[in-house]
Amino acid sequence: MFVKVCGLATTADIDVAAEAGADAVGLVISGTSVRGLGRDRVAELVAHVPDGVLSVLVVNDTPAVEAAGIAAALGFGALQLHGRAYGPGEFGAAAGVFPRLWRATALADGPDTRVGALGEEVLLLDSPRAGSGARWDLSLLDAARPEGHWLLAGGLGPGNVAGAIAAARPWGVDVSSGVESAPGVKDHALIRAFVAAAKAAAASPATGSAPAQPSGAPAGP
Ligand SMILES: O=C(O)c1ccccc1N[C@@H]1O[C@H](COP(=O)(O)O)[C@@H](O)[C@H]1O
Repeated sequence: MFVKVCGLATTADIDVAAEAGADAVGLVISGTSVRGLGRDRVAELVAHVPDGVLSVLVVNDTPAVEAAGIAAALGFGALQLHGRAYGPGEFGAAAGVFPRLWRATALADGPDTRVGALGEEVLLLDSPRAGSGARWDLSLLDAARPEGHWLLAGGLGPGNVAGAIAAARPWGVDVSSGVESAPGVKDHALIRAFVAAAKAAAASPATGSAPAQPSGAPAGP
């Protein structure tokens, strides 16, 4: 089970997530999020991400090509284009600058649920309100379950991630609000508990096994 912890704000957050066994960490640039960081702070933090942990730049209101330029310049491992602002044109243009794209969308918006439909390496299915901690109806997956490298997000936490993995059968999971003590403030005990719960659930016979990771990159697709 691939585990991403998103919205990290300090080097200690990164250290804890990495030591807990997270496969990826997310740093957010956003004018609408409490977790949004400035470019200089993002540059400091991404330089702190250890080898073997995938660094993901997360954006929801930055123009795609601009975000791709930031991801390339700062040495990110992937760029998560999150939400309705990014369509086929934005993905195509961004890929010319930085090809390691993740597409984050909500099933309620009726997206194409084939992984790679817009050229992305990873598809992320979230609630319609990114980073809100809101859950969504996982039974929607019955009619449109992706295959391959897709992550489940939206209202996950240490106490519900095992059940969500059993219900949704994703390749990976992503969390932000559920490992915080206050909006934008990560709780290190909750990060450790979340990663442990997700990894344990993936090892359980009830949840089955996820597809193997593709080769060529540390700790992620
Ligand atoms: O976390 C944010 O503030 C955020 C801002 C802009 C785009 C995406 C954001 N987060 C993503 O939301 C989910 C996690 O949500 P939750 O808080 O666990 O419900 C995850 O995909 C983050 O990358």
